[in-house]
Amino acid sequence: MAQTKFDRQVEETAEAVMFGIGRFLGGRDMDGIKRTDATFWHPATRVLPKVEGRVSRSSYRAGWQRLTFRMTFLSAAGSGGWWTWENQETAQALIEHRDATLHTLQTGGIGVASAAAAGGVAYGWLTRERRELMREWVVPLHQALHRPLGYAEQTDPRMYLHVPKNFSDDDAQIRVGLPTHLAFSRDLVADLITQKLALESVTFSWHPEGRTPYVLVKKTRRPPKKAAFKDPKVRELVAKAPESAPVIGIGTSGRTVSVDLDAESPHILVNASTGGGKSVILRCITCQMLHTGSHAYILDFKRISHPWARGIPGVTYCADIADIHDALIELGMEGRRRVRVADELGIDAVDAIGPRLLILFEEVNATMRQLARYWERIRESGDPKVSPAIDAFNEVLYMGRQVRMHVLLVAQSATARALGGPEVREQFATRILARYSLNAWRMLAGEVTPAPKSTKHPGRAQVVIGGSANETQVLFFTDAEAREWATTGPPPTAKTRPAASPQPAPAQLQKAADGSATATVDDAPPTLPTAPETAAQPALPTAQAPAADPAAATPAATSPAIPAAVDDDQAVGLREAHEHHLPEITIAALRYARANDRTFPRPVGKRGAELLYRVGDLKRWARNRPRAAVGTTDLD
Ligand SMILES: Nc1ncnc2c1ncn2[C@@H]1O[C@H](COP(=O)(O)OP(=O)(O)OP(=O)(O)O)[C@@H](O)[C@H]1O
Repeated sequence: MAQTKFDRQVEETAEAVMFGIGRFLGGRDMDGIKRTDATFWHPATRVLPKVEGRVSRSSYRAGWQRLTFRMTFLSAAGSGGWWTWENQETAQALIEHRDATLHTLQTGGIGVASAAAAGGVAYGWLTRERRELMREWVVPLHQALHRPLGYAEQTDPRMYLHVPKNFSDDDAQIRVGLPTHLAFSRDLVADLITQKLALESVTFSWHPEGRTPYVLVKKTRRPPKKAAFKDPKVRELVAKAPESAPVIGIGTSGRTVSVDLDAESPHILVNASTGGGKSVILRCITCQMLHTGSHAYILDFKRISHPWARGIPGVTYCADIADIHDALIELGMEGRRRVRVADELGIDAVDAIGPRLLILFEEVNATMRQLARYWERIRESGDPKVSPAIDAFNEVLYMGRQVRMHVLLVAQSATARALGGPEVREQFATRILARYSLNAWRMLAGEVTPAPKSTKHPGRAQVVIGGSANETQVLFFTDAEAREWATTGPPPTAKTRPAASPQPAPAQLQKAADGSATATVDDAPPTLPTAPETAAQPALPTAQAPAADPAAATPAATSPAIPAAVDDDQAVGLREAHEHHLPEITIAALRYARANDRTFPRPVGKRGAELLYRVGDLKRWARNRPRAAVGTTDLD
């Protein structure tokens, strides 16, 4: 008997229902398309060939997992229906009092929406690192790997690429799931993984056996976990380092990482987010340079970054913005003098050029802003618009290695704008980056791609020199060790202006017979500050450098100190200093500082038993003290 149309429809529907129930219970996709290699007991590892379109994450789950989810959902829906049936009266009352119900739902809705929004923001914040990991590393790796491994492009990368968040850490392991057919080139896959994850010195251990083959990637030759100066081997390494090449740290396979300031890069830029080890890096480089006889200018607007260096012979510590301004102008002049000497006597006339000068410029972003504002405040009509201190700084950067002046610049974010233009940034051929963001890497070391992933390992940095990045464990000096090392080298030598210098200094601070400071002219050689903190340091190459406050020695340094220059040269006892010049500091505090603060000025004379101090020296000491500065010219 022939089937009627109705019979056929019934049959087809029954068949569809049967298949539907089968797929439901089997945990399959309900449309019947098999998209992944998931089975009832095992989750999927890959998308099947020829599958088109997006594959949802649920398609990767094992059948039993999907069945559990479906049953739970059905029971929840069933319970809701059951409750409504059981509580018909309540439901009816809710419908009858529609307005009140709606009002309650609205109020509740706002609460729920706010909670959801707050939850969403918190979730977004907590998962931002994971999202960045996916976007910057895992997805690009998948795009490179899926074809060589024979996986469909739609395969969810998380299903076979197990890349931990801190995959560049020393003990991190990366696991890549492999296809069971093993028909791929190991060399190619290894190469792609190394390149796409910017890995250095890793080993691959292949596990082809069984139904879930995989490869494990681990770091092998990594820098040491620590490189403490107290370790005798490290100390020996530092002691052997050439004068022009302080050791920065230890790289992979125990390689010494250093930068030759004469041969490679006269200036160094250090970029790290807070807590990234900037102070430790600077301490390491500065104390080594002091050890070998360099002089250092520490321009520390934060005031407290390098307590270990205060009062060390050869160190000029400027914490007050007026002093930073003056110091930069002096350094500009010193640079010009050195260029002239190098020009006349040749760059080998090291003695005539003068000792190596390290200019440690802390927190460049904030300091540059403050220098500009300070100049805005003190500039008079007819003065240039741009701060002469910033000009002088840029000038020093461009002077090159022959003048033996080296800038060590520190920034949390060394944007071109903060430094005064991209070309200024180019002067730093060596860049040390620690705890950096991808943006910072692209900005500062864009020539090295892909960017190695930043690690949170304390003291671990990337030292980028000449277009290649070297993972380095930075040497760790404690404050006491840095101080000890800085002060135990050859003593900073006093150099004198070379006799052959054809021109006497066209301008220099002259002392009139009455002792007052007079004319300074452009291009003057420096009378480097014999400020409180440099009292023990010999003046740099210059003639009759009197113990003058730098503020008084520089033409553009129209700082507030200048009108008081005559006053500043007076010699006074501590009581008089307190009464007339530093009323904010008690006499007891002055006495305490004299006894305990190694940066307290040296006396310049005696009246009976009373020691006398130069007023300018006392004021400068007060401005640059680590604690809240008295008479500070800070602008905030
Ligand atoms: N090379 C290193 N070896 C061992 N530990 C280190 C090293 N560098 C930094 N650290 C650790 O990290 C801490 C923070 O370092 P540091 O004070 O230099 O960071 P910073 O970038 O100057 O911080 P901030 O921006 O807050 O001034 C140190 O106290 C130290 O414990």
